[in-house]
Amino acid sequence: MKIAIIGPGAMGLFFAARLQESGQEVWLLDYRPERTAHLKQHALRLITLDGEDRDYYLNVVYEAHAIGPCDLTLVTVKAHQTEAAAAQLPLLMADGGVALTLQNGIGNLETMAAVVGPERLLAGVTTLGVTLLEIGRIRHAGQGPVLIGRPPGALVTDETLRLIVEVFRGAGLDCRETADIMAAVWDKLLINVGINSVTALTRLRNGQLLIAPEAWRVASAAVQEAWQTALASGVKPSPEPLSRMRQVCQATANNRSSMLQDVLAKRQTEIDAINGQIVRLGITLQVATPINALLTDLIKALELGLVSGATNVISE
Ligand SMILES: NC(=O)C1=CN([C@@H]2O[C@H](COP(=O)(O)OP(=O)(O)OC[C@H]3O[C@@H](n4cnc5c(N)ncnc54)[C@H](OP(=O)(O)O)[C@@H]3O)[C@@H](O)[C@H]2O)C=CC1
Ligand SMILES: CC(C)(CO)C(=O)C(=O)O
Repeated sequence: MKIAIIGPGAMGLFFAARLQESGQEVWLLDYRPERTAHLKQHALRLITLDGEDRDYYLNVVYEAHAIGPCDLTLVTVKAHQTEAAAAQLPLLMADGGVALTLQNGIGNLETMAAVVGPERLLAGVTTLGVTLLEIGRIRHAGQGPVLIGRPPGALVTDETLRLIVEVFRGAGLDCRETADIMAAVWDKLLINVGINSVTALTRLRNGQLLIAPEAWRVASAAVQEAWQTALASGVKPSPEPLSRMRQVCQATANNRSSMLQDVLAKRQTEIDAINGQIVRLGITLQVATPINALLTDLIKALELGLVSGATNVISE
């Protein structure tokens, strides 16, 4: 299968390495010429779960027309980068080709559908963890399944969906087809709604949320609001989101959430696709979401200082 992957970050590099190793034709699309040159010249180093180093030479380009039409295009950029990534889809998707988002949060599918329509889109969700250590160096940090399914409006055939699942399995990944991908997307979203912004604001590691009652109270309240929003929108996530959040905090106790990592690295966060989407949906569906609104505002204010450099109004 010819596969394009938009976004040579933690996820994109990981899937590129594993899929190429399993015999697929993989092309990574970057948008930064210097990084593309580096990735072309140097092997990607993947540190496996067992601590082994593996090197991969990948096909990396920064212009979509150099790749041409593909059977499958993976979108592995951060949520605020989806619009620019989606603009490349018409060049990358063959007739009958499919695009699959493996991103966190919600809203990415809609952004992609605005460019290519919903018919040839698939959604995926994964709890595997990959850390970008530096350009071209990643660590596989946690095992987890990849669930793939047809979101509303998708007309991807059973045969194509099964073929894609098989391609991921062939790469040694625990990949499964799911009949209700939106429930799976929301299951992950509910966890991110509780953990990400609260850890980013408090700088606590995931496990520390369990021993900080004030932080846990805020995270739980955000999840309760999101749960009500999911139900009002007709989605049916798995029950007991708070006990699932507790389990994730235990299982990833020593992790810094991706949003905390973004804040520490002074990068824009995915707040708009996580708590921000709960607020937007809450307005439409008339569900009160004051805690999510507050968390979104606080993270946006934090980002303003970090990303634009609007700090240091008061100098020492
Ligand atoms: N890492 C993980 O363990 C997991 C991540 N996810 C989700 O997967 C998504 C990707 O995460 P992750 O890989 O960690 O993120 P990264 O920031 O590591 O990777 C995204 C990459 O895409 C690049 N990019 C941005 N815009 C474009 C574009 N227009 N064309 C080509 N490349 C582009 C970015 O460049 P630049 O460096 O310039 O920003 C960056 O290299 C997120 O939604 C995340 O929440 C889900 C589960 C696990
Ligand atoms: C599951 C969790 C919270 C793990 O850190 C995550 O998905 C993230 O950090 O974005």
